[in-house]
Amino acid sequence: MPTARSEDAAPSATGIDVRDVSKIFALGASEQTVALKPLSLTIRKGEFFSFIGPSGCGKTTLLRIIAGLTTPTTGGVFINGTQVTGPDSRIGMVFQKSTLLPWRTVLQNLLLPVEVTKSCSMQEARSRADRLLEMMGIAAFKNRSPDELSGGMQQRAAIARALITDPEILAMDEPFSALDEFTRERLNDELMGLQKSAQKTIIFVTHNISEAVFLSDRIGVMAPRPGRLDSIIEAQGFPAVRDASLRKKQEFFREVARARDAFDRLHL
Ligand SMILES: Nc1ncnc2c1ncn2[C@@H]1O[C@H](COP(=O)(O)OP(=O)(O)OP(=O)(O)O)[C@@H](O)[C@H]1O
Repeated sequence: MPTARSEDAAPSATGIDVRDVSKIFALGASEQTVALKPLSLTIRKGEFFSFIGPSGCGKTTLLRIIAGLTTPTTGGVFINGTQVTGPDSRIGMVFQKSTLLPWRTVLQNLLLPVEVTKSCSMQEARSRADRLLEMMGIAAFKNRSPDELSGGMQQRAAIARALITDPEILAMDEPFSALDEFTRERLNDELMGLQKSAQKTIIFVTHNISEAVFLSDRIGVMAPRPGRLDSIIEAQGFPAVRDASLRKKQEFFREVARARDAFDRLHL
């Protein structure tokens, strides 16, 4: 079940505290949509936490609130005990579409967040960009325009761009949903490796149960009308190091079935 926290408990000194967060969108003078009923949970530092649920259950709204891009109607989000009050440099965002600017090269796209935030010198940003492009396997394309890259390569570039300011958290909104299954699985494998080596906290939104199970330490199961967090599933019996071979193992199928059961119980 979602972690309940009393309102007066101090926010966690490490990790992300989502506390009594709700969102109501006003639609004109008299209508409104309850996008999220009040919810509280704590995402641990270094954790891979996914939200899954059908369309309209508030996944994107919640991710945007955590990243400071949307203001909650009630409650607040605390990172390492400090409240998020707007777009936050501690979080790098990756969206469903790569949102790379077509008139800039791949390298220039990577450098853009540093140009805006001035978080480090351009010299340091360039050497960091080179390392990230190498790590994501697209170094040979750094001077190309984004539209010369395949969809998978564009998402690799978007991930590299999100990492350029070295945020401690990556917030990813269905980053691989437009890709074919093979490319998606390869990028899942790479993301898993990246999370372990760079020790990032990752918050991941997806519609895909297998993808969530493969990647996540915990999965928040969300339900629609009104949007809410119904339950949290913790991965059980997985090896410490997950790699592609996990997808063929009995424990993987068992965990996918357990996640499906959580949805069946919602009677959507
Ligand atoms: N800016 C907005 N103004 C009004 N209503 C909104 C806005 N953003 C989201 N909503 C509504 O809030 C609800 C939750 O939307 P949200 O995009 O968070 O769901 P989701 O689970 O991410 O859906 P999907 O999987 O289709 O992306 C929906 O009913 C949506 O129509």
